[in-house]
Amino acid sequence: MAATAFRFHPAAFFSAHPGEAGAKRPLHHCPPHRILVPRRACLLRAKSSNGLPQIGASFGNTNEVLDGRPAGDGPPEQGGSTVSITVVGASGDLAKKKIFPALFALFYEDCLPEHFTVFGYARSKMSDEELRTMISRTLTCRIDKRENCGDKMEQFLQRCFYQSGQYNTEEGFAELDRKLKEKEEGRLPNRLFYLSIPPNIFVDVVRSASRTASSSSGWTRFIVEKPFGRDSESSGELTRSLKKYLAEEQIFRIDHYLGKELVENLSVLRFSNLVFEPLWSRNYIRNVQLIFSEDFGTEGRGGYFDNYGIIRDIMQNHLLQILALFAMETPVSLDAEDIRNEKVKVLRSMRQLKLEDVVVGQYKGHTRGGKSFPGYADDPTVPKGSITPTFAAAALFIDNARWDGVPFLMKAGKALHTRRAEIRVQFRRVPGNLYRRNIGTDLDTATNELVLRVQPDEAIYLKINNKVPGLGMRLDRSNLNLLYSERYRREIPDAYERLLLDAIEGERRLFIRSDELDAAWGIFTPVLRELEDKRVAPELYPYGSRGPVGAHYLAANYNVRWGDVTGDDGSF
Ligand SMILES: NC(=O)C1=CN([C@@H]2O[C@H](COP(=O)(O)OP(=O)(O)OC[C@H]3O[C@@H](n4cnc5c(N)ncnc54)[C@H](OP(=O)(O)O)[C@@H]3O)[C@@H](O)[C@H]2O)C=CC1
Ligand SMILES: O=C1O[C@H](COP(=O)(O)O)[C@@H](O)[C@H](O)[C@H]1O
Repeated sequence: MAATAFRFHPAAFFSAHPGEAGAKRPLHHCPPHRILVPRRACLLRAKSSNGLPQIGASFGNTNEVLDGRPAGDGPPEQGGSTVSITVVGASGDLAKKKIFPALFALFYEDCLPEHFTVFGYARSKMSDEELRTMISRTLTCRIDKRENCGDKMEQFLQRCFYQSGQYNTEEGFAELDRKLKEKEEGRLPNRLFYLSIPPNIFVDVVRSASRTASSSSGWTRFIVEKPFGRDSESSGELTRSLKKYLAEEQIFRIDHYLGKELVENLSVLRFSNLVFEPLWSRNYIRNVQLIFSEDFGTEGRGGYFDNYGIIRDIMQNHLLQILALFAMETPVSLDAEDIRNEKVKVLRSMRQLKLEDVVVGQYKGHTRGGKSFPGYADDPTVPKGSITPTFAAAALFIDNARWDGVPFLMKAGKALHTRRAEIRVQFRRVPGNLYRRNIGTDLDTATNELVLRVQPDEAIYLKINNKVPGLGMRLDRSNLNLLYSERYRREIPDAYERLLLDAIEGERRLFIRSDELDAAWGIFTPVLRELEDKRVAPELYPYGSRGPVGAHYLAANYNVRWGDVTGDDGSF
């Protein structure tokens, strides 16, 4: 099998960074606490991404309930356990782009158990060999001097199989079950299904797969992709339908932004640095901005997107999840339930978003440098006259003691001038600033700002005021900058790698619980309905621009300036 698309990063193999323990240690092995060893004795020592032991919750028996009995209540396993990962919708975009590459990366880093099998499942007809060829086109190796990368790909591909079948009948899944049993070879079988399919068939698949292809004695888990409904009602309906066939513990609702390195680091930054936590409230923080932009349109996904729009696609999930982590109170522990309890509390303290606090936009065609970029409405998969927003800005509020009156501004858009996701925290001005004469009349330009750049070029930087060296007294703004690519020579794992590994380990911290989802929809549903009922026309903005000017007026209503507009050096 030809292994294609190698991605080598010289100097990434060994860390020579003084700050990293064990310089000259290969960096790209799975961290010791995440290696899944298919022996029970070792499982009890395994830890998950929260750094806590996953006692009995990982690879072997679990407390999950299946068909009214504990999932691990079967006959004792012989020869250890195994995990079978079935990617439902294997022929699709997400599976090819993200899921198979992430599984390979985990295998490559020795993070997958010794005994595992990957199955692709979809309606398309394919042989095992054709699936392997399809997958091999998207696999990449991260690091240099890994002479066995091609071998590793080959070994991985040999563990990949395909089953064709319908989504709404049981025959295909029954056949899958038969093949899975063959591969499991008497080991304790654990099964993970990744639903990489359009949402209208989630329930069909869960019904058929849970009835016919659940593990007889190990755990069975389903990773469900967004969108989780379109509003409170449809989301509630989806949850109820899924729960007819699955226990909540079996449902892993994925929000891949929770798997991103900088989002993971948000809690570390907050809760393990004394300098930040005391400032983390309305007393010192003037506003918080959550910004997402892409420099490409809906190309090819217009059919899906038009039914959802940017508020549902990005704000209600990715940005709101970040907001919850940013604003929650200190959890009792790093346990999934403790963290999710705090997230739910903060989400339930949020005000429902009002129409006057929202600006919507849609990109239009634009020609630049002789090149034409199509408008959203030019996409043949988008219905004529669509008013679906591809851009939105919103001002949200948390009515609790910590955040009363602090605007949380969100901005998300497609086909903008840049690709970026970041969290900006603007602090209040220094009261009675001694240096105000040196700053000028606009004291707001001299406030501190903490930026967590989620992507690209992951970084955390803090804008401070300092004196320009010399005999005079001139102030300057500088960045205290933690740029990941300079600080760490390792390549940052893709979010899907972390999330898949967590799902295999039974770690739910980074997955959305149903009450979180209800609370999240509760904030956005009324305004989504109003936008649609009133057919609010989006402000058009040219492809590749900075988006509608309305976003600036919205921010100005709360005396806020978008931090991504002023530039990072921000000198006076
Ligand atoms: N693509 C992305 O970047 C992202 C996707 N997601 C979510 O992940 C899931 C999968 O996305 P993606 O891979 O883009 O989806 P696709 O549209 O590529 O669909 C995946 C597979 O599902 C089957 N399928 C497609 N449409 C239908 C239909 N109407 N009825 C029955 N089967 C159908 C097809 O397989 P076959 O015909 O062979 O059965 C297809 O290969 C979705 O829920 C999406 O919202 C989330 C984040 C990003
Ligand atoms: O969930 C989604 O996310 C992607 C952006 O993900 P990223 O990891 O590339 O930033 C977005 O393009 C897509 O519309 C949305 O459904």
